[in-house]
Amino acid sequence: MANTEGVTIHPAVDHGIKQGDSGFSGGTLTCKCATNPVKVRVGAQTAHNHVCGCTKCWKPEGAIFSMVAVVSRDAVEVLENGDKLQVVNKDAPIQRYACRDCGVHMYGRIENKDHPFYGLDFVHTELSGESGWSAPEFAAFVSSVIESGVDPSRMDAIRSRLRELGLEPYDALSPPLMDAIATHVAKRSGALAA
Ligand SMILES: N[C@@H](CCC(=O)N[C@@H](CSCO)C(=O)NCC(=O)O)C(=O)O
Ligand SMILES: [Zn+2]
Ligand SMILES: [Zn+2]
Repeated sequence: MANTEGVTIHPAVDHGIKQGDSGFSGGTLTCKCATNPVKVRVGAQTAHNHVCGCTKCWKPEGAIFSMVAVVSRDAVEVLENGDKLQVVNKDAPIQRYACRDCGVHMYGRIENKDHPFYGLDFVHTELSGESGWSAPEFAAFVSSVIESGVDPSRMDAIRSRLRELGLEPYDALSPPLMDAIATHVAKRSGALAA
C-alpha cells in the first residue's frame, strides 16, 4: 500500500465520508457568488454519488476530484438568478449549467433522449447547506486526473487513499453504471430484447 499521507481528494471526503440519510428529500444548491447567487432546488434524494476525476466536472478550489451525483431532472428547479447560468459546452453529452460569475456548475442536464442516462441531472450536493444527501460510493475516471496535470507518479498514492476511504477507484464509471450503459446500447442495437 502506497503512503497516503497528505493525499487530498475532495474536501467532502478528506476527513471521512458522512453517510446519507435515507429519509432525506432534497435541498437547495447555492453558487459561490457573494451577491445575487444562483439558487437551484433539488427536490429529491440523489443517487450514484461519486468522486469524479474527469476534466469536465466542476471541482472546488484545490481539489483534484469533483463530487457529483444524479437526480431526476423533474426534481431540479432554478429558483433565483437563473439569468447568470450559461452552458459550458453545448456539444458535450452533459450540458453543464455554470454561473458566469463564479464558475460553479449548478446542474448538468442530458438533452439527448437516446443517452443511457437521459432523465437524470448531475449535481454537486456540497453546494447545499443541508445534510443527509446520499454519500459518495466510488471514484470514477481516476486516471483522468492526469489530464488535469496530476503527476502520474502520484497515482498509486491517490488510488490507495481512495480505497482507504472506501471509494473503489475505477477509470470509467462503476461496474453497475457501465453495465447499465451497455444494456441500453444492447437493447438499442437489438443484441438484447428491449
Ligand atoms: N478523460 C476524459 C473523461 C471525460 C468523461 O467522459 N467524463 C464522464 C463522467 S462525468 C461524471 O461522472 C462523462 O460522462 N462525461 C460526459 C460529459 O462530460 O458531457 C476527461 O477527463 O475529460
Ligand atoms: Zn455564482
Ligand atoms: Zn466527471
